[in-house]
Amino acid sequence: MTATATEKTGATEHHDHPDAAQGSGTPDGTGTAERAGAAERAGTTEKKGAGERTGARTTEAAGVISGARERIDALDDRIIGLIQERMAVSAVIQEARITSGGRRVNLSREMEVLGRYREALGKPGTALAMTLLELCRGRI
Ligand SMILES: C=C(O[C@@H]1C=C(C(=O)O)C=C[C@H]1O)C(=O)O
Repeated sequence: MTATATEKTGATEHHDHPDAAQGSGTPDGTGTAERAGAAERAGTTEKKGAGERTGARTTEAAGVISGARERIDALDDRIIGLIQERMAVSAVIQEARITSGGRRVNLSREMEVLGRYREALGKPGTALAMTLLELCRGRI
């Protein structure tokens, strides 16, 4: 007999509830979160299946998703590192300006930064740049 998508990923089929397709329903009616919570309280562990972890319905899709998620985690680590580096460089500029008698914030420069992000990423780019500026110089 060939394995079904359910057998391959641990997902349960033929349920209308979205969670049901990800292995949260059992014949005794105990949900995954409920069982995981009970396992947590009991100090025992309960491992999620690939289908539940990824939302995939086949092992092939689960493999693609897991691999791509590893790449995303690595990218996020680099992005966070770059943001921290940006904060440090921005602090050097702000300190130099404040020490020289100037102000921490330079709005015309911030407009330039916002414009660069908007140009590259569209409207959400502006929101992203606002968050970066807030991280780098605090709220104004
Ligand atoms: C870093 C500077 O100082 C502040 C911080 C900015 C930033 O983090 O990009 C931009 C403008 C200033 O409000 C700067 O003037 O270049």
